[in-house]
Amino acid sequence: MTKRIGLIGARGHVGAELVRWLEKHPEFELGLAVSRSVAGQPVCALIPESRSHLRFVDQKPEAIAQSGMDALVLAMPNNEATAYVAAVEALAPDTVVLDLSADYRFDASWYYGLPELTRSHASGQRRISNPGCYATAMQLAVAPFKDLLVGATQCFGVSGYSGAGTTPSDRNNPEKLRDNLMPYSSIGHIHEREVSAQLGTTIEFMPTVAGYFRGITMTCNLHFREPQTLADVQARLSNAYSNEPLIELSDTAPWVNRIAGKPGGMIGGLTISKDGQRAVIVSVLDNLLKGAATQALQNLNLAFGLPETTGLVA
Ligand SMILES: NC(=O)C1=CN([C@@H]2O[C@H](COP(=O)(O)OP(=O)(O)OC[C@H]3O[C@@H](n4cnc5c(N)ncnc54)[C@H](OP(=O)(O)O)[C@@H]3O)[C@@H](O)[C@H]2O)C=CC1
Ligand SMILES: CC(=O)N[C@@H](CCC(=O)OP(=O)(O)O)C(=O)O
Repeated sequence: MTKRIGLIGARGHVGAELVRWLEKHPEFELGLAVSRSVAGQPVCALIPESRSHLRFVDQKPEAIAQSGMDALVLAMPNNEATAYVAAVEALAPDTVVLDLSADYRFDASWYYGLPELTRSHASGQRRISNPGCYATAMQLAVAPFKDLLVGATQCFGVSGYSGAGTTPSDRNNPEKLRDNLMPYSSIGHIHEREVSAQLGTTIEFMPTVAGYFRGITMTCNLHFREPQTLADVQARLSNAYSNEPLIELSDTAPWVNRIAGKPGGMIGGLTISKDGQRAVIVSVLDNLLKGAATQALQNLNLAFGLPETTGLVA
């Protein structure tokens, strides 16, 4: 039976992507679209790709919890999720909850859903924390090598400005970003902590936002305990991902404009130093998709026992 999905924060950048991708999903349908600022307006008026007859509604957590949805997706800024989670726990605890913010990424009682790396624990999970966008790009690139690493791994990330959401700021202001780059949070970004915790290795992450809309390029600088050959590190990458339907490997460094609008990521451009103790690898993904909405759908597919890529690949 079709699963009904309720979206809170449905008019935001990620919420709108989820509305679009739910349209193409054969087993899920949008059942509730919550937004305070556009309540009353038809979903299809704001999101033209949508054929939904729903209107956005402004509802309190208790009403949302009792709306009969099979899953609720929280697509709000950080520090807003707890009231919704508490209402679900109290009123409809069997509902699947997927949170896109950072609020539960460090909570061991929630499943951290980066399917390519964590799907062995996905079965039966009802509380799912979706990884950060940069954090997904870093982990996909670094994870295959984590037992080889010594010292810190440096990751330099460049994001399109949709990563900064819709609340106006310098970081999503196309005028201020024109012919410009804005480095920020060069030490202590939350995704630095997220990836260090998930991979059990020290990550030094330096983000920058650029003047285009969507997509992340992550360049990762790895230091190895023992010298490696290019063939060995390439084999690790290929063992990790050659059977992954949403990950494409490339010999050359992947370009972000080739992944924009696509549900998966690309990893490539693997180069190694002459002494074999340093390698650089590049990953790209669409922050709104593999960094958020399509990764959320992978996780929801697994939560409902569907093939993981249902609705994501032709
Ligand atoms: N943008 C990205 O690339 C990525 C974002 N994320 C995470 O996903 C979440 C959503 O991001 P994004 O779509 O960019 O954000 P947006 O700013 O584009 O949208 C946020 C949405 O949440 C609603 N909202 C804001 N505050 C509240 C509140 N207190 N109560 C209820 N609803 C609220 C908004 O307003 P309204 O009620 O008016 O509709 C809006 O619909 C964030 O946690 C973000 O960190 C994760 C990975 C990538
Ligand atoms: C360009 C830009 O500002 N990007 C956002 C990434 C948002 C995101 O994915 O983060 P959470 O889900 O962890 O909040 C940032 O650096 O905060």
